Amino acid sequence: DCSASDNDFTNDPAIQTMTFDMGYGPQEFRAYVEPDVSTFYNAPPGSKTRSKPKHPGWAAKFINMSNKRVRLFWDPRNGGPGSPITILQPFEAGGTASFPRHEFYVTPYEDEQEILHRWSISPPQAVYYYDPITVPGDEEATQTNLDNLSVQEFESYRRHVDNRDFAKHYFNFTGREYLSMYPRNKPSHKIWRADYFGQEHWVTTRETHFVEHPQLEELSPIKKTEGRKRVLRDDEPRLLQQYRTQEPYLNMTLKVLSCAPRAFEINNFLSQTEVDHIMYLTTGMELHRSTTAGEETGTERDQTRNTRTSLNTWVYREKDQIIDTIYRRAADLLRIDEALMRPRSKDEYPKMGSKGSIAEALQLVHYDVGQEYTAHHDFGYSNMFSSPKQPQRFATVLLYLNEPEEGGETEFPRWVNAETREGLAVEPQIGKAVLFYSQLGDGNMDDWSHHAALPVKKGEKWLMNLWVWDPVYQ
Ligand SMILES: O=C(O)CCC(=O)C(=O)O
Ligand SMILES: [Fe+2]
Repeated sequence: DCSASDNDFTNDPAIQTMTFDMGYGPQEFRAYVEPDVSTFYNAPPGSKTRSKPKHPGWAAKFINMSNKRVRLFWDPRNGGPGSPITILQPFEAGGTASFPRHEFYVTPYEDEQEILHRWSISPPQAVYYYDPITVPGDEEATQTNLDNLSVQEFESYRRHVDNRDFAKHYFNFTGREYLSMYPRNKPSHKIWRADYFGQEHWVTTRETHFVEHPQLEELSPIKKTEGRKRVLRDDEPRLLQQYRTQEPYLNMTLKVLSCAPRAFEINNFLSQTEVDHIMYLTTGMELHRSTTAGEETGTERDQTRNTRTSLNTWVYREKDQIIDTIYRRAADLLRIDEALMRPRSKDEYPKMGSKGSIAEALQLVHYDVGQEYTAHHDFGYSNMFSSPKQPQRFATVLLYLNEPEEGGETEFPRWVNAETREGLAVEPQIGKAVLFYSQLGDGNMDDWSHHAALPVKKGEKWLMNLWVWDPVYQ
């Protein structure tokens, strides 16, 4: 069980003990505190200054502390109508990535014209509360509101008051807003350390790294019901291992690109054969294209491709042995048991409360010239009461399938550094993977994991997302 026990949480210098009191006596919380930026350069403490990112974006989370459903709108402030963001259920939350001075408001579910509350986004605040129960300075009115709640509603409200209280302590201690709902467990899956730029973690994987394409007859879909039968013991051959390199292992190097957010690059994670296979599966493209980056702008290629492409196509792990192998390799990379990334038998991880994979299917994304994906978070905001474990996206593995001629970088506009106000732009390289975490080691969501796909300026871009959830996928 590597994923539950392999978190070197206790030695992580970014994790510190916060003591606080919410009226129940002193309590401890192991909080993520962003280290001094100097340490990201292995430089003496205090010798470097953190640059203020040029990108002004910020998370915006809205918590409905009422027993009524409300509608959340963004106000474009151009005289036009508000644009609906989401519906906030009683005592639940939602949000989006936003910018300073942007305005949001909530209305009753039944009446979109009546504005109940309005906010202007003002970083570093990221969490905004709609609380019609507590009337500041009026205990009597507050008491009347509380009296009108059912026992269950009162309990939900009380938990939100605690959450808001905790968030204050957390902000004072860490300088960050708490974007989960207190209490939330810390991630149960491993987070690689990212102590300084260029730090490397070396991981070997025994899973096949395909350098030659199997015959199509050798590939077949895998049954989702096989569960434990899919375990490959150490003394068993890997899948279709006759198509691997001479080497019995593949060495994968995770290199730290960014310490906050934690982002890593892994060159040659996918082989050219595997990239070709994915393109064949998802776009109907010919196998064994003899193309390299740069010489592939001919019309022939355009014909072989476009027919079956769409903006996003999902490829399941069970599609065939090559895709299954890519998941097994990704599991090794993340130091998460591959069993967690597929449907499990009853006796595998019985305590997890879920038999489902924590990984999503691979999502293929295609960008044409001018297309982009503006800065966003991969995590969302969990419902506190309908899903108490607060499952959320945890790690993203980006797999680059080609190289646009110009543009198309993945950008982390808010990475912490001491050199530039510009974002960190990662260039797509065929077969390269980028891993980053949307969660911090203390169970908070990482606002700094904000990222964008910059516009493709010339050529096109093909990429796959592999999303892994914590603690379960919901
Ligand atoms: O295309 C990229 O580089 C990033 C894609 C992304 O962030 C997403 O699809 O969520
Ligand atoms: Fe994303």
